[in-house]
Amino acid sequence: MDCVRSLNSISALKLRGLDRCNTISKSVGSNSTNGFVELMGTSGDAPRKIVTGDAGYVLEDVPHLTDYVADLPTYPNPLQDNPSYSVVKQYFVNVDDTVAQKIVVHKSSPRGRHFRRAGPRQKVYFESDEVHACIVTCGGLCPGLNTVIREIVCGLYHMYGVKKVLGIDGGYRGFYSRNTITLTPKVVNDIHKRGGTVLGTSRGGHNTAKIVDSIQDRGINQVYIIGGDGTQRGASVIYEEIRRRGLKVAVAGIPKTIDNDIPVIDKSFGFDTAVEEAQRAINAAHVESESIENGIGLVKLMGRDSGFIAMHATLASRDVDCCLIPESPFYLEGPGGLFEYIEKRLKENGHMVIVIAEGAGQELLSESLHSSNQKDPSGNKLLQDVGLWISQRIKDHFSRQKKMSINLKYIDPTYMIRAVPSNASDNVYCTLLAQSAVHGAMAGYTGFTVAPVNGRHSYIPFYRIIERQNKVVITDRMWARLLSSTNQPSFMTAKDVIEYTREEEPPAQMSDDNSSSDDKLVNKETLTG
Ligand SMILES: Nc1ncnc2c1ncn2[C@@H]1O[C@H](COP(=O)(O)OP(=O)(O)OP(=O)(O)O)[C@@H](O)[C@H]1O
Ligand SMILES: O=P(O)(O)OC[C@H]1O[C@](O)(CO)[C@@H](O)[C@@H]1O
Ligand SMILES: [Mg+2]
Repeated sequence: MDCVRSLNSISALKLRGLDRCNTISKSVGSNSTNGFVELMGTSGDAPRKIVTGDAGYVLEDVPHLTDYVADLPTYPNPLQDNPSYSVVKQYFVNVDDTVAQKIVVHKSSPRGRHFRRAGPRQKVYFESDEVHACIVTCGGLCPGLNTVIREIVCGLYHMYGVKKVLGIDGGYRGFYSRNTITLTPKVVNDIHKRGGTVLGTSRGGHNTAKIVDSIQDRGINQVYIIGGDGTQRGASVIYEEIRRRGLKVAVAGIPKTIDNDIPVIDKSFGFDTAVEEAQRAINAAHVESESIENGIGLVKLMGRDSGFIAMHATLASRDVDCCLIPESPFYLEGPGGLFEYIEKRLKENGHMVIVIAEGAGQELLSESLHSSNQKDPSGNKLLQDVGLWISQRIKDHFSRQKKMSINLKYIDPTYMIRAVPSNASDNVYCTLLAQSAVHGAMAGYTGFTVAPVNGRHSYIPFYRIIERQNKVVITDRMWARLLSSTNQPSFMTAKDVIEYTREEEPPAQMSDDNSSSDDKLVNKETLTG
């Protein structure tokens, strides 16, 4: 019997219990206070709501306020009387709709992991004048932050008639150390045309108890948290504390990071804008290098642990001869090394362009420079400047060798790329994200991150987002495409590839090979369920 087909929604699960559903036993205990089983994580982390059905179907559901607050009343969704939306046939999302994580399947493939589809529900758990929302932005800048802020405010006002929205000033610490900013559609009207975040941002300063005290004291009942992997970790513990205190407060995460290092989701907002903006720097490097004998244009792009911007900017440009990313180790000297390749390329073409992600080659740097082990206030390792270092190493090599004199121009556009406003397609993407977050919170869902999975906006439980980082898979077709476009050496022996394949967990998205280990996990879990 397929649980999900036979039971309408989680409310139905509550009514009928989970007796006919398989549940996945990752648990050390369960909570059945409201008549349905919830699985606890292994180390006090958020409870997991996992439902299985026929043919290996797994729904990794998100929490709902009714999971821990009793007798919550519901209200008709005000959108049904909204002239802009009432004309849409089937505007409301069916409560049973879920989105498949894996869409490339074989005849015998299990149906695999699913997430709850995002969108407006027929019934909501907040009255318009009861809602007191707040928005906070944390971590590094990213194109589109202001668009998301604008669209949350406008979505709450125009779709749900909500009039009380606060901006938290300066990231998580702003909850307890700064004044708030009143946000109205008028205040946010033009902000999407500006880069940065009108709310300010910060790293560090996550004091869960103080943040939740502030939420409680101010009477806030919807919290919209925009930020990267660290921010979503912070959002997860805020949700857990809110739940522990039994508050009717919905916590919604909106994933932000130009590094695109958040797993499961198709891609993060601002990423397209960053790749587009990087083209300007690569073009400049190309123009500079081809205008001078043995010219080398070297561009450093962001990407602390994940080289997505560098990879996509390289593929888009076609002027790049070598792309170096954190996921693909490289070496400088000897046969098959970078210096040999540079010499070959300059002899063939007279110029070349190198793109390097800021996290690439850090192990080489720490061999030759003193590794500092410094961290930023959030605990992220502070990187040494690989662009400056590699520029110097290339210059030293060719001047020592005396065979060839080179002209190297180093361009570091990193902060310029992040500080621009989002482009048109990111603006549309940010709008959908913001609206999906608002629909989810109004419908009483909580403890979720909203994002597209295979093009469909979904509510994804925090634990799935924060368990690992999304990285470029260098045994995937996309990286092979890059290697064939640049003609650079792979810097890897067959033995390295075997070892890499053994160690790495390929991500499910932005990869060209969907045979992700996530699916193996689902199969394993389904078997244990
Ligand atoms: N494990 C954690 N628990 C609670 N809060 C956290 C945790 N990790 C990070 N945070 C908080 O989240 C905020 C942002 O984290 P961080 O600086 O790592 O940026 P991020 O959200 O990962 O964005 P990006 O790395 O893309 O700039 C900080 O205020 C930090 O204190
Ligand atoms: O703003 P900061 O603290 O200099 O951080 C820079 C980091 O932020 C990121 O842009 C991620 O947001 C990374 O690519 C980069 O390493
Ligand atoms: Mg981060």
